[in-house]
Amino acid sequence: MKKGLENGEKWIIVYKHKYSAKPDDFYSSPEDLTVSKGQEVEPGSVVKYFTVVWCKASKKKHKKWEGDAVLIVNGKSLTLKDLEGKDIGRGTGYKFKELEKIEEGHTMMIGGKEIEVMGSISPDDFSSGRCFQLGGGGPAISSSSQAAKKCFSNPLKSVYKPSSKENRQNSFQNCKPRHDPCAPNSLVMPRPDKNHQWMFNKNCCPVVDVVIDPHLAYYLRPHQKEGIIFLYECMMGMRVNGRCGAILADEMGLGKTLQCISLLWTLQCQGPYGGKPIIKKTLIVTPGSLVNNWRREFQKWLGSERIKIFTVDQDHKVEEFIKSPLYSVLIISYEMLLRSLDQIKNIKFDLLICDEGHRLKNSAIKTTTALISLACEKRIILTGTPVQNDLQEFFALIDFVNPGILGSLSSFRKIYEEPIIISRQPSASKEEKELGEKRASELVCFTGLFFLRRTQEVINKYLPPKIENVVFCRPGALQLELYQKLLNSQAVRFCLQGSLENSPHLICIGALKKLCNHPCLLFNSIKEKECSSTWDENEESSLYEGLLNVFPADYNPLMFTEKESGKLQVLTKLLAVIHELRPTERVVLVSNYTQTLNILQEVCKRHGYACTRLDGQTPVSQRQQIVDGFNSKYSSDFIFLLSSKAGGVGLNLIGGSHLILYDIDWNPATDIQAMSRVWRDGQKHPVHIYRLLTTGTIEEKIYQRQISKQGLSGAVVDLAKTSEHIQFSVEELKNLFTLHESSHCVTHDLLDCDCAGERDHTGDSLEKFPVSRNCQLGPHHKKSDSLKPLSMSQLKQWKHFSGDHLNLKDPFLDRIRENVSFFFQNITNQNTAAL
Ligand SMILES: Nc1ncnc2c1ncn2[C@@H]1O[C@H](COP(=O)(O)OP(=O)(O)OP(=O)(O)O)[C@@H](O)[C@H]1O
Ligand SMILES: [Mg+2]
Repeated sequence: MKKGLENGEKWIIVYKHKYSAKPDDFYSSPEDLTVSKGQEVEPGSVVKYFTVVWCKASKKKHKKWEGDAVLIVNGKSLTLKDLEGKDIGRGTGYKFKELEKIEEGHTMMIGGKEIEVMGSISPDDFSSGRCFQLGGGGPAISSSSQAAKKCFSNPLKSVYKPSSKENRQNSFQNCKPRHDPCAPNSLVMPRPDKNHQWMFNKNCCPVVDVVIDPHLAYYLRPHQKEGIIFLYECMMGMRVNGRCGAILADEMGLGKTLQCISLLWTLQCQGPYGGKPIIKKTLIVTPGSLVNNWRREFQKWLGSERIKIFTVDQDHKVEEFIKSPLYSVLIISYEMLLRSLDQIKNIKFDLLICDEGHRLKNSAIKTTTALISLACEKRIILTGTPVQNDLQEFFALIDFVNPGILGSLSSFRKIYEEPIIISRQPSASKEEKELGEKRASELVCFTGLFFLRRTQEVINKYLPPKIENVVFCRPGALQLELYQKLLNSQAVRFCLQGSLENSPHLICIGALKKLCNHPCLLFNSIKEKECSSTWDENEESSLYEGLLNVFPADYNPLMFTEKESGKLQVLTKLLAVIHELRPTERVVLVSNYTQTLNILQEVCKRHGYACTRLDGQTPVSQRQQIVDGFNSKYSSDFIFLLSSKAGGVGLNLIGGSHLILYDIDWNPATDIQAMSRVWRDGQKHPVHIYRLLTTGTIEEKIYQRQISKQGLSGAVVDLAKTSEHIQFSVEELKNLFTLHESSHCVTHDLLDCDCAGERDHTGDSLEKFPVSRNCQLGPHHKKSDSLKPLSMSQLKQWKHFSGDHLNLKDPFLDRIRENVSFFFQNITNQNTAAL
């Protein structure tokens, strides 16, 4: 439909000019290109595609075309699809001869509509979606997306307005680059091309090199330099014309903060046209626990003189930021943002950065709607969590940074999600597979213009070695007796009969996990229950029946001993050997439970280890101080007690080089998050990670689930997933509620390994990293992803040995072997520094 150009459409035409011949050419094509099951290709016939215009059938001489469409000619059948992907007409029984004649200018009737053919489309252009731009010429963005209509944006307009003569003169005075672009190691941003200049440099200011402050460039890693160029191009609308959004999804610890700080500092001081800055004010929204981390990073990289940043907390309100002209950056938590939304809306921000922005994947939540309501067009989402596992969530993030660019959600689902998902099903036909792959590849190609993800590998060479250990600890005698009793309880039997209403299985699982951590935790629960008024009324009491008799008559939970818990025994020995062999190094000790942290804290006290603690109850305002204290070389703390749920994301705990995961979570992402707190840039020592599991118990089962197909499938790498979201079959529960007393390591038994755990063994017959994939976007991101949980076959490749192994070279493992039935060990970066 060749309509007159309206505001929102101009840029589409320009875009086509610019990218006309490249694969990135692809633009949002909201047209439905799904080959649905009901529309299979007629055998032996050639399928042809045409762009057409259509209107309702009428006898009028001068037709008023109502829209663009795509005509699919398959044998004797015709299908007409509108640009939203819906079938709008079908016809069968046409004569071959008539269909053979179809060419430009040809008119015909389909299902009450008259059409005129505008041109033909190659099958390739049809399956990729490119045809719709070329042929349609209409809105490349769904007309239903209001945001899309508004989105013609001038990336420079916010600050740079050299409209008057005076202005222009001022800007010309400043037309030298701020830093020397020819200096060795200088990092110069790409110059805007002719098109960009034509669009955004109407006043013909001299084009000036934008050069990253050498003070920053000196420290930047190569991947960070690339990342900054990427962000710069996105923000300037140089990658997708007129679009200023980006998603930086680098894996954890790659320095997304520094990349943003470098970008922000550059845009705030410089610009390509006459040197005029691109932005004035920036809003950074981040989880509460990271507000001060951002402040620290600004201070670390830019000092306190160059830039004035304002962090919002109880004592520092947004009003203060508004009143003072000093500050150019506002850092606020997501929670505070909601509370101060009205004021924030009134401030003109030129750049919006959303840290840990995967939370915006749900467009229905308040935070997302609040942020969408901000007028700022330059938007960056930072996330270390994979976001391509669920295409709808992926869509929400893309739509947040570049509103409407993928069309409406409904058309996105039709064009991409449906064919991609259909193509992954085992029953998919060859055509469906091809179409799904093509769509996935087009989507990756297009979104790749403003979506960047690098994996940990790019930084590995700067990091010290990492020695990961999975340690299977023998349960104590009291633990075993209690465990058996719990499994024989009425409540567990009830679950195994399939009566899962009221989730009694969750209570049973909870009790077993507590017992694995320490019997005194179970004791406390029983006592608590006994005192409560609901005793005798529910499953929990039937679970605890008779258990108190197993404890010694004078059992005092406050006087708990280490030998009552296999893991605690291992832990204390481990702490002692670290303290002895590495007196200057420190330990991060992680648990998911506050009560367990209390026990661990008590253990520290008993042994005279100084410790600090961060859990859900730690006020947000104190968190950074605690982290900084621990990371400081002057810290006297030997141990950092961390609740992984409370403090997992984003924290840097490089002061510690030993990390012990005391318990295991259903969601591998929680554990992976915790583990990557210490192995990150700035770490000076080899990193030792110990994951403690109680042999033969539910902890092993949870671990197996983490690394099995079941655990790997679906979007498990999602911190929001908890055990309540997991569905168990009765079969699975039977397995969970079984104790394997005689095995050294049930996990090893399951690996089908022939080594019997008697010697060093590294499986070698397996192909390297046969990772099963989560990413819905198919083969284009096949690189190994260190965020992804380990798989069973990868674990088999780890070095492994039983606790009886005579010649343990690792002095740490050697010290704990007495209480350990089995070890798995893997070393990454063995050669980057001496162990
Ligand atoms: N080029 C560099 N040289 C030295 N240290 C660096 C460099 N880049 C980043 N760092 C440090 O690495 C640590 C990790 O960086 P940062 O917190 O930005 O990671 P991230 O990508 O945001 O990870 P996460 O997803 O976990 O939040 C920080 O302490 C940071 O100061
Ligand atoms: Mg971060």
